Amino acid sequence: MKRLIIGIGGMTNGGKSTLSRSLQGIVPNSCILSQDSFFKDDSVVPVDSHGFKQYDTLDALHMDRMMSEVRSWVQDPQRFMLSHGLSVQDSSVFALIVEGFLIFNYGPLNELFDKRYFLQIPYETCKLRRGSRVYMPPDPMGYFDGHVWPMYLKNRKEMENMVQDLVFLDGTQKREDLLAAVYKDIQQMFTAV
Ligand SMILES: Nc1ncnc2c1ncn2[C@@H]1O[C@H](COP(=O)(O)OP(=O)(O)OP(=O)(O)O)[C@@H](O)[C@H]1O
Ligand SMILES: NC(=O)c1ccc[n+]([C@@H]2O[C@H](CO)[C@@H](O)[C@H]2O)c1
Repeated sequence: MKRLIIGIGGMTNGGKSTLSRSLQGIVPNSCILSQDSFFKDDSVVPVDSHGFKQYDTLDALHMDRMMSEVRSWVQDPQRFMLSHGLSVQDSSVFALIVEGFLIFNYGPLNELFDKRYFLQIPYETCKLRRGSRVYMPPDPMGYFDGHVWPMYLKNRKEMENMVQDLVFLDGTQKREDLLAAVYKDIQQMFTAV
């Protein structure tokens, strides 16, 4: 049995969840693991000198728990899918789509990817899209420029020092064009097995 682990990383609001969900819809025996499901409880996330909660860092995430889930999939993809309520088709290839804003910054996870995509969008687009979303807890006033964007720049620099083979995607492209490009790429990996 062949197992493929696809990383859909990228900036906040780059379109990771959207692309991952579309991919899962057309890639047989695939399932999604979202880094956002592993945020620590608000009560343990520290605050900086401006009063901003430090969410945009690996320290705010239960990466140990996320790794356990990945390992559980690697051990038995079929059992993993069935236990998550997903149906399994007759195929020798299984795919895990891991999506999140800091998936390539965490070494033990980064080393497991067969393919790494990074969705990027300009500052203005990012700020606009983020402003139309409601997080839990909601972003306080000034959070984007005071925490989210500076942390993105820091995390990105760190990622680029660690990871070489990223495929950058323009997150302002049409959803269907992004899906088609990634699907084509992935299909080649499936047929190469
Ligand atoms: N290709 C696209 N073109 C225009 N808008 C898009 C595109 N993809 C996603 N969006 C929109 O951008 C917003 C963010 O998308 P999505 O939730 O997929 O991003 P994300 O990277 O998972 O965000 P985050 O992880 O920060 O929550 C949503 O409102 C979504 O509808
Ligand atoms: N999901 C959460 O618990 C949560 C809480 C507060 C902020 N966020 C934001 O999610 C983004 C990553 O998708 C980061 O930019 C966080 O600020 C998430």
